[in-house]
Parts: sequence; structure tokens; C-alpha cells
Amino acid sequence: MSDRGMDAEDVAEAEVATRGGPFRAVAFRDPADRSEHLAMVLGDVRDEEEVPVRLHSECVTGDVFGALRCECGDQLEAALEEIRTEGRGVLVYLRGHEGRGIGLLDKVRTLVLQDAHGLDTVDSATELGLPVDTRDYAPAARVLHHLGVHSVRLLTNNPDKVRTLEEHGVKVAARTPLLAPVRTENRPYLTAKRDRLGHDLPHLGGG
Ligand SMILES: Nc1nc2c(ncn2[C@@H]2O[C@H](COP(=O)(O)OP(=O)(O)OP(=O)(O)O)[C@@H](O)[C@H]2O)c(=O)[nH]1
Ligand SMILES: [Zn+2]
Repeated sequence: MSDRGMDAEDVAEAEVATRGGPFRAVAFRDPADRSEHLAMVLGDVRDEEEVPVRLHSECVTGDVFGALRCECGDQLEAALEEIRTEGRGVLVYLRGHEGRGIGLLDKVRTLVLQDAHGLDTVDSATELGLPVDTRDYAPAARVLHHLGVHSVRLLTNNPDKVRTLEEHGVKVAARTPLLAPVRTENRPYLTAKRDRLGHDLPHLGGG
């Protein structure tokens, strides 16, 4: 499957007014696995350099309901704010990514283990016989190429996203950390992301 773009039958777009202002909503269906995703686009991005881009992995608990044990909801808001501030950018909302790829039901099962046995986000998945991270960024790369976005300033703390996007032919010209507030509720999660998954979270402090 090529990373170089999408067929017309797999894309639909419309202007949408949001609470945070107008965006171009580009829905797309990935030709490889038929999964559906959404890119929210602001301003002129085609053939521009260092376009602010957020690849946001679905987290229905955090994104929709504001759950605080992860920082997904805070990051979603912060990324949209960054795009609005710059007046251009793309947020790709990746719906197949829930639970870093294991899906909603199994993600919640990992939360149960975390609460009952103090396991972290990595060990709780492993304990259930599940992979820690199976996210595929090829659909995101395909839609970025479709939008004519080939050079990005990626909003992330995850070095894996930088590497993987480059492997799919998108130049990550710069990276901007997306540091959500550290809260009592999200500190264990952020600590595990830093210590177990290698995320760059310098604001966390401590050991
Ligand atoms: N398996 C599992 N997934 C989780 C848990 N908490 C959040 N997630 C999922 O993790 C995904 C977000 O990944 P993160 O590792 O938090 O962050 P990231 O997207 O890799 O990195 P950033 O770009 O810096 O935000 C979302 O799909 C969430 O549903 C958890 O405890 N267990
Ligand atoms: Zn989350």
C-alpha cells in the first residue's frame, strides 16, 4: 500500500464551524484496512514548510469525557490552540488507535489492572497478553500527502511518532513538545510514559 495519497472515493471534506473557530474537516477511509479517520485543517497547508501537525490517537475517555488519568484531552485542546495561534495546521484524529491500538474494551481492562494491582500502563497491557503499542501511522501519512503536507512541525513528546512519520515519507522538520499540566491524576501515567516508553517529558521533574 502506497503512502503517497488517497483515492477520491476514500475522502470527503466540508467546512465546519467549531467552538474554536472554522476548520476544514477532511474525513478519510484508509484503503488498507477501511478504517475511518478525520483531519481537521486550518489555513493554507499545501506545499508549505513546517506545517504544525498533531497526530492524535483516539482516547474516547480523555478526549470526549475529559478523563484526567491520561493527558489526551489536555493535549487535544493544546494542539488545536497551537494550530489556531499559528493560523494554519492539521490535526489528524486517528480512530484506530484507541488504547495504543488494543481498542477500548482492552484499554479499560488495563485500567482495572492498574487500579487493582498498581501496574503501570505498560505492564498492565503485558499482563493481559496484549501488545504495548501497535499504532500504524501509514493512514496519517497518506492523508498528509493527500493534503499536500510534506514538511511538518510535529506536536508530540513521542520520538516514535517522529521516526515513523519520516519512514512514511513525511519530513519532520521540527518537533514541538505538547506538555499537558501535570495533575495528581495523570502523574503515574506521565511517569510511565517517560520511564518506560521514552517520551520526552522534562516538565515532570522527580526521579
Ligand atoms: N493500553 C493503554 N492505552 C492507553 C492508556 N492510557 C491512554 N491510552 C491510549 O494511549 C493513546 C495515546 O498515547 P500516549 O502514549 O498517551 O501518547 P502519544 O500519542 O504516544 O504521544 P504524544 O504525541 O506525546 O501525545 C490513546 O490512544 C489512549 O487511548 C492505558 O493505560 N493503557
Ligand atoms: Zn487518554
